[in-house]
Amino acid sequence: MFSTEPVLSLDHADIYQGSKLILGDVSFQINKGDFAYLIGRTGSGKTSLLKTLYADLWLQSGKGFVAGYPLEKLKPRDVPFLRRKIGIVFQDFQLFSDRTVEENLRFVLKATGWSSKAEMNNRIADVLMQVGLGTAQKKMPHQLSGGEQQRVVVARAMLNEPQMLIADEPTGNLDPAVSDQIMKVFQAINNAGTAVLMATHNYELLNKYPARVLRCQDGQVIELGG
Ligand SMILES: Nc1ncnc2c1ncn2[C@@H]1O[C@H](COP(=O)(O)OP(=O)(O)OP(=O)(O)O)[C@@H](O)[C@H]1O
Repeated sequence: MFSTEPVLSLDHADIYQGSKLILGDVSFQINKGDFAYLIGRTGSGKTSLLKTLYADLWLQSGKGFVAGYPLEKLKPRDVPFLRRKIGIVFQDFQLFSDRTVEENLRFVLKATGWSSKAEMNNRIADVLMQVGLGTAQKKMPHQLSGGEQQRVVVARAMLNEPQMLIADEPTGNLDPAVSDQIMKVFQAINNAGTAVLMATHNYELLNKYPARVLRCQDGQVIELGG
């Protein structure tokens, strides 16, 4: 159904925190439409790997390619453009607590170059609909549950129609029923063609929503069953 165009590829990449090698010789590819989990013990390097993909850590050796950008040749001025092509979701909901849902989303659109009020309103309505929160526009974050806030964060990550969603423990603070809702949102996003790479400790989700599994272990990334 989807082409096998890679949205992410790492080729003999070394992932460092400062001068400390965290993961060595990492090679894998994620194609448009793929869903992959990233698992591994605490401290095994999941977050460091994800940070390298959105250029919070620089790729110092090996090659990397994310949404059309070569990581090893990336210039600081490219970083905001790279990040527009990927949506990023963390465990802690980082919404502005003093702004409505709509204002939170509009802030990101303006910061990423949108100017037409009508187009911004349409896009905000679309992404909120996509995460099942079509009526939450005027609400303040504190009026929403944790799961709803996380869905707003996912909606925010989808504003610029990213090629890939990168999520670091997106269900970490949520109870199982609410984690299920987030997973269903991710699946719908994935079915619509956006690749998803999700770091998680939640093995129940892996069983319930099977997909590719990459594991960080002993300084390496291995594909399970691959
Ligand atoms: N800012 C930093 N400076 C130096 N070392 C760091 C930094 N952040 C993380 N590390 C180290 O990098 C290693 C990998 O950490 P990382 O956060 O990537 O693991 P993780 O698999 O995401 O863990 P968790 O599941 O607990 O989030 C650890 O040894 C950690 O101590």
